[in-house]
Amino acid sequence: MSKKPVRVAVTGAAGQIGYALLFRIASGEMLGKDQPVILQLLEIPDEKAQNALKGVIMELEDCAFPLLAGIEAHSDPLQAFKDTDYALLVGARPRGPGMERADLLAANAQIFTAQGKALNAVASRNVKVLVVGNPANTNAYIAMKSAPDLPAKNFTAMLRLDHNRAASQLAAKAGFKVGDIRKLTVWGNHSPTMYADYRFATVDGKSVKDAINDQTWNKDVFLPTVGKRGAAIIAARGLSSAASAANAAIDHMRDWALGSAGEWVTMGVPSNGEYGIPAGIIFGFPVTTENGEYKIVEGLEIDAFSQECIDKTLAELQGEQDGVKHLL
Ligand SMILES: NC(=O)c1ccc[n+]([C@@H]2O[C@H](COP(=O)([O-])OP(=O)(O)OC[C@H]3O[C@@H](n4cnc5c(N)ncnc54)[C@H](O)[C@@H]3O)[C@@H](O)[C@H]2O)c1
Ligand SMILES: O=C(O)C[C@H](O)C(=O)O
Repeated sequence: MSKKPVRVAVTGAAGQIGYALLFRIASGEMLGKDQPVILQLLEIPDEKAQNALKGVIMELEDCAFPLLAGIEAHSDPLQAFKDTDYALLVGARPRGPGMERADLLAANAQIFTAQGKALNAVASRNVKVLVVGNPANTNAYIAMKSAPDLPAKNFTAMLRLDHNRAASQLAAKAGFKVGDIRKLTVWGNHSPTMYADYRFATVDGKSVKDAINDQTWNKDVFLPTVGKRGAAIIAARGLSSAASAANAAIDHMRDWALGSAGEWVTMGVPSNGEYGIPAGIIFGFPVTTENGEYKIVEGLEIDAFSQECIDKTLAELQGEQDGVKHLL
């Protein structure tokens, strides 16, 4: 018997990540090749954006995806999030000329407060939320705080792009196949302060750290390369990463919904105090996933260098949180 369709809301659906994401969700790459989906798409109430969204919907129709059980276009989050089982919050206010970080935080705080409230009011009580729009951790924090009737653990931020970037850099450095790397993680904020940590990583059971054995490369090449990869893509393309960001969103949601089969993946999730991160901060952690739930990997040793890196990214997140607390 075929499965009942699930509802997947995507915001910023006419943007560049939306364009790289929707077709893959509709083809079953996110929730499985046997799971029908209804797409509930949100764009701003602006003629150009709504027209662009219509064009994307025409293209989705033209793909004749067998798993696509319905498509809706909305400009009101209360309609877009109605009964939704999954919400991918991609749409956000980009930084404009002369805009300070505090202005960006404030502009996005408004969007994510409204969207959190809308999720709280109308989404499925089990909705799984992934925030992609930047600053992703703080936007997820704002949405979570604005949705007090939903479980806080259901609000997550995307660190998977950083995780995938780190895996790819390690594979290139040591000649590994990227798919063979296990137990890699990225701690903290989706920003250049994130700490990509391969101290526990293995390939075929052997230590990646021992194979590389080069702390200078770790500190001076690997961490800055992964941390500044987003800026390097903007410099090269004139636009921020889109296909790789959409791919990471698919990976994040697929693993959360369908399980990681014991493997570590990185998700930005609300801390419960693990590793000394204050409760409620949305922080990149190593997790395993099973039966639609994630579990933070606990008990890892944090050496002095790692603690310094974790403290730095935590301080940045706490600064962002302080910058929006008067708005919550
Ligand atoms: N977390 C990550 O790893 C990661 C990676 C890449 C990009 N990003 C972020 O993702 C966001 C989207 O990137 P993009 O390249 O698709 O941008 P884009 O400008 O191409 O598209 C964003 C879309 O969101 C829409 N939008 C804006 N406010 C909205 C709202 N309140 N409700 C619904 N839609 C809204 C816009 O109209 C636009 O169509 C940006 O904030 C970007 O910085 C995050
Ligand atoms: O770096 C950015 O501003 C875009 C995005 O968050 C990325 O990591 O590619």
